[in-house]
Amino acid sequence: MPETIRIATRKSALAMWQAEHVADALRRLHPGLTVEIIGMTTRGDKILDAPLAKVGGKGLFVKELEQGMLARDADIAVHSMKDVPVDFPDGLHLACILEREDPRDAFVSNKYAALDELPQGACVGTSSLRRQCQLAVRRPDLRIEPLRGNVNTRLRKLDEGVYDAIILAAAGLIRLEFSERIRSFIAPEDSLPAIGQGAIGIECRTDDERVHALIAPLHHQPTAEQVMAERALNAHLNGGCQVPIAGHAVHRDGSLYLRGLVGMPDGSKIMRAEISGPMADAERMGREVGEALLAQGADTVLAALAHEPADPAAGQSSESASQP
Ligand SMILES: NCc1[nH]cc(CCC(=O)O)c1CC(=O)O
Repeated sequence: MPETIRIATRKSALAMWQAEHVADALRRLHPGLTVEIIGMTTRGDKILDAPLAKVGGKGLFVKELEQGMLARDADIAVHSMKDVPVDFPDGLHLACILEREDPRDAFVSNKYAALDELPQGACVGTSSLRRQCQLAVRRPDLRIEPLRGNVNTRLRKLDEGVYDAIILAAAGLIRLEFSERIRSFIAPEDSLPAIGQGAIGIECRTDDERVHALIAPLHHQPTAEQVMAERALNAHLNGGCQVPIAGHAVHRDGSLYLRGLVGMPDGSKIMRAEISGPMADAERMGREVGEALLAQGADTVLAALAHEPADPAAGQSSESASQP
């Protein structure tokens, strides 16, 4: 009997693209291997438009995939690292991280070429608190309006003329062949990306040696170091998803350089910290940037937002809410 591996994925266009991407790579690596893709609907997909979509946070988009692997209906799950919670259920872990796509946020508009060209009071669509906060700091004059749905939906809403511009992850646009819609890339100084943005991770059963061997060649160590540092920062801040947290690491001159940020969604407060160090210290660096942000008062921001009642009008405003 030919060897088989089953991939669990959400059914959105981007999730499917990512699963196909992993499937193709596995088929190339292992001729003769049968790769099956199992599309699943997660709770996050079902309650997309419900006001209570806030409940459950990031786990909303991965839980069903994890149950599928634990029940042995699937062997691996392919995720956008941006949407993967800090902790994994017993029996599952993150086994490999693929080479990162462009991690920056992208400026998309049918009228303007860049953030700086937007006229006073222009309307920008985004439901990410992280993007909202940094936009408000940079351009307090802008009107920021909620924008939800998957990548295709958000582009359609822009085309309907509701917004002057929208902000999306460049990676999703590039993967779905919407690169030409990117008018400009927003520098990390102006919109520090989300933790894990642009990276794809593979989760599987911790004890599944067969699957580990099959997927190991897909691992990209530099990306893994960057994402590990970013996720350690998130974990140190107790990574809720209802707060504007950004974290972005790059390799520079042989070291790892990590920047982090926490702020109020309206831009009234913003704290930044950064660190450079050896790759092997990725996790410690994440914790230290987290600690530096806490020392500047990030804890009061996090506490203030934790007590804020869910705002039904804004819908789920976590990073994952913007629907991969
Ligand atoms: N928030 C949902 C989400 N999760 C991953 C991506 C894009 C791809 C990636 O970051 O790998 C997106 C879309 C977006 O934010 O525009």
